[in-house]
Amino acid sequence: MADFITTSQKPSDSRGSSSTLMTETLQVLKEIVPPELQNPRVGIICGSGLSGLAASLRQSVLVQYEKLPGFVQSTVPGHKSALAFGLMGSGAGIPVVAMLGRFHPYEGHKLSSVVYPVRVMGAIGVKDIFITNAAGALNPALAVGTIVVVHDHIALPNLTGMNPLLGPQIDPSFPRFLPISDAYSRSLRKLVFHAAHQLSMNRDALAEGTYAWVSGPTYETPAEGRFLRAAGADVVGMSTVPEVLAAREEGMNVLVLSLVTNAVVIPASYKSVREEVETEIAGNLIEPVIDEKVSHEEVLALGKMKGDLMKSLVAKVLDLLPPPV
Ligand SMILES: O=P(O)(O)O[C@H]1O[C@H](CO)[C@@H](O)[C@H]1O
Ligand SMILES: Nc1nc2[nH]cnc2c(=O)[nH]1
Repeated sequence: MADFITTSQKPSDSRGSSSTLMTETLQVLKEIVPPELQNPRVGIICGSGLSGLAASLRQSVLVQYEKLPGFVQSTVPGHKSALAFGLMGSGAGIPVVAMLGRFHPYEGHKLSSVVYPVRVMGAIGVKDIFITNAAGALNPALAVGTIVVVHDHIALPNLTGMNPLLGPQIDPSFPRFLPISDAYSRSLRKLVFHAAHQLSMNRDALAEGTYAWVSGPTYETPAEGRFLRAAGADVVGMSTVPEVLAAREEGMNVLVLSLVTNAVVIPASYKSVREEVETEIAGNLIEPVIDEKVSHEEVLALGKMKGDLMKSLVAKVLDLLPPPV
């Protein structure tokens, strides 16, 4: 069994993963987590309302974030603040580590803190990372409840200076200019569709699409929704992309599953107030404008409703993973 303290020491940098900090984090994990679970192959990040994903972990050990140097607290309802180590999948199972609760920049966390758990996953030997999230549908063909296998992203924050990889190189062996045209592993994406087939999932329950990352915490205006849709995004959310970039830099294979929890309200055109007033003045009936609003409660409710499906899908993908090389 490899000692994870030795696997990935990072030099000091401005993103918070100084070698001292990482050594301290790994030391705490070594003290709490039994040796057979210390080097998980798979990392899972549970999105809003999806922490139940880890309920099927066997021999599980929870490590509260407050015990881990470098970890902040998750402050969003539907997110816990603990790492779960255990075995998942059928048979002997595969050792996994799951983040029950993630960090978002809108909570006030620095990007280096947001991705620190992914750095830790890299340091303990995680090869494949499964990142889940709750997202709003921009593509009208995506019904609420659909699970979207993400194959690409649009990250306006990355393009405008909010990229977690900004700053001195965290490890001299990492590329300075990371190509991310292949960020979303094709073979893992294919495994999800094989898994769905084996679970006899309805064809419409699973789709493919592009995730737009926005900073939040506001949801989109109709014009922003139209803009992101026109740019080619299918779903939108406030997380995931920083984790994807850090995971790719760490050399992990990335799978992202977005649960569509709501439709982003994007009416095809703006309903003119002038026309409405003129209609009123003319004494004619007006069609009421329905003011639909998304809420985090709705997002969490959907997570609860579809949590078991997401769990079965992830467990089946774990079963289908090829043996490590
Ligand atoms: O992306 P996750 O963490 O799943 O949560 C999504 O749901 C929250 C908004 O309801 C935002 O945090 C958004 O990013
Ligand atoms: N930005 C954004 N994030 C979400 N997370 C869940 N639903 C949504 C949404 O509609 N917009």
